[in-house]
Amino acid sequence: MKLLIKGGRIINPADNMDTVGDILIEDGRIAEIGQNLAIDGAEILDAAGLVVTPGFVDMHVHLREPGLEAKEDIASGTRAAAAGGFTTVACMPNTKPVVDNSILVSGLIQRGQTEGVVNLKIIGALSKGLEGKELAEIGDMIQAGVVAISDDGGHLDSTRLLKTGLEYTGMFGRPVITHSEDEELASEGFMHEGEVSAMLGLKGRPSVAEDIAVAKDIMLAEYTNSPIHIAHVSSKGAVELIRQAKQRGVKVTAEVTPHHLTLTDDELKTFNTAFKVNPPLRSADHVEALVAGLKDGTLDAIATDHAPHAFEEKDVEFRYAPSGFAGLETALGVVLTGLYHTGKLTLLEVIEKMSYRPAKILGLESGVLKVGAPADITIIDTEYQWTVDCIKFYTRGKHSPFEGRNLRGKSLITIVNGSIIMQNGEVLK
Ligand SMILES: NC(=O)N[C@@H](CC(=O)O)C(=O)O
Repeated sequence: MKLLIKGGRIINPADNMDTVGDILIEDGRIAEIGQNLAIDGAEILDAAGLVVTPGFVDMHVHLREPGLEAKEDIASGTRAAAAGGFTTVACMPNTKPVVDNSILVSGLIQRGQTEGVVNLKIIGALSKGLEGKELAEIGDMIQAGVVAISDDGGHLDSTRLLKTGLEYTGMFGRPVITHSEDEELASEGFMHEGEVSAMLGLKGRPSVAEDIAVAKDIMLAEYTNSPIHIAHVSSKGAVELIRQAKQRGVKVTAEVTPHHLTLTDDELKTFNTAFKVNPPLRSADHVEALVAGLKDGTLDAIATDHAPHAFEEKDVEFRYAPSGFAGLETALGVVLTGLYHTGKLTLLEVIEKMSYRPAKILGLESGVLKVGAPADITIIDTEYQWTVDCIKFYTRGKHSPFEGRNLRGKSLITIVNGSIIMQNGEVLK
C-alpha cells in the first residue's frame, strides 16, 4: 500500500526542516521525501495549506486499564489520542492493580495491539503497588518492554528507594519519571497556595513542595548519574532548579502540560472541579517561568497528563472531586492558541516539544520524518477555529478546563504506521 502526502508544509524538528513538499509512505514506513513526487498507484492525500509533522508523542497519559475502565480504557484513550494528533502515548501505572510486574506489562502491550489505534507504550511502577516501600520488578518490566519507570500520582518520598530505583533503572538506560511534590507539604491541599486559596479558604499545595521534591530528586539523579525525567513541572522554582542541573550536566529532562502553560489559579474562583489537578494550576508568575523554561529548552517536552475520571466522580463538591481531567483532544489547540498564535513559541518549537523531544526521552524511533522511519505522521491546520465541547470527546473523561473555549489550530489527519486512522476529527477504526 502506497500513500502520497502532497504539497504540505513539512516541519521536521530533528533537522530543522521547514519546506513545502511531498512524503511517500510505503509498507508503514516513510519511503521518500521530496518535491513533486509522482508515484503510480499511490493513494494521494492533498495537504496543500496544511502542516505535515512527525506524529505527536504524549509521554504522560493515564489510560486507567486495568481496573478503572469506567474512567477510560485503551480503546477509548487511544482513540482520544488519535483525535488529538498523537500517534504514540505512554501510559502511567497507577491502575488497579498497579502495573508493577512483567505479566501485566506484557498483557497491556498485547491489549495495545488489539484494542489500541495508536502506538501504546507502557511505563512501569518504581515501587510495588506504588506503596513506596519495596522496588517493583523493574528489570523484568524493562525486559518486557516498558519505556520508563514511575510512581506518578504521588511523590516517592523514600530517598533510599528512589536512589536504588535510579541506580537500577539507569543501568538499562531508561529514565525514572518523578511526580515531584513533597507529600507532607502538599497532600492535604486542594489548589495552589497563594492569594486565591486564602480568599477561597481552601488549603493549598505550596509551590515550595514541588521545589523541595525536585531539588531532592535531581540530587539523587546527579549522585547516581542516572537519567531522571520530571513530570508536569508547574513551579518557577522547579524550572530554575532544572535549568541549573542541566548546566551542571545532570541527566535531567522535564515536561510541562498545556494547562500549566496557559491557565492560572484564578480559574478556581468558580469552584469548578474541571480545574482541579495535581500539581495545581499556579499564579501568573509561575506560568511565565514555565513558558520561558519551555522556550529556552529547560523544559524539553509538552505532555498532557491526560487523567480522565468518570463524570459522576468529578461532578461533586470541589474538595471531594478527584484531581485530573482529559487532555489529549485539546492539547494541540491549546498550545497553538496560547503559545504559537501569541508569538511565544515558533511552530517548529511546538512540534519539537510534542514529537521529537518526548520520543527521544523515551528512546523511540518515531518523532522524526526521515526515510525508513515509521510513518507516524500528523497533519495539522494551524488556523482551524473550533470550540471545545467535552461531550464530543472520544475519551470517557468529559471534564476539561478548556470546555467552551474557542481554539485556533487542530490536527486534521493522524497516520499511524502508514494507515490513516483519523480524518477531519473522526477516528476511522
Ligand atoms: N494529575 C492528576 O491530577 N491526576 C492523576 C494522578 C496525579 O498525578 O496526581 C490521575 O491519575 O488522576
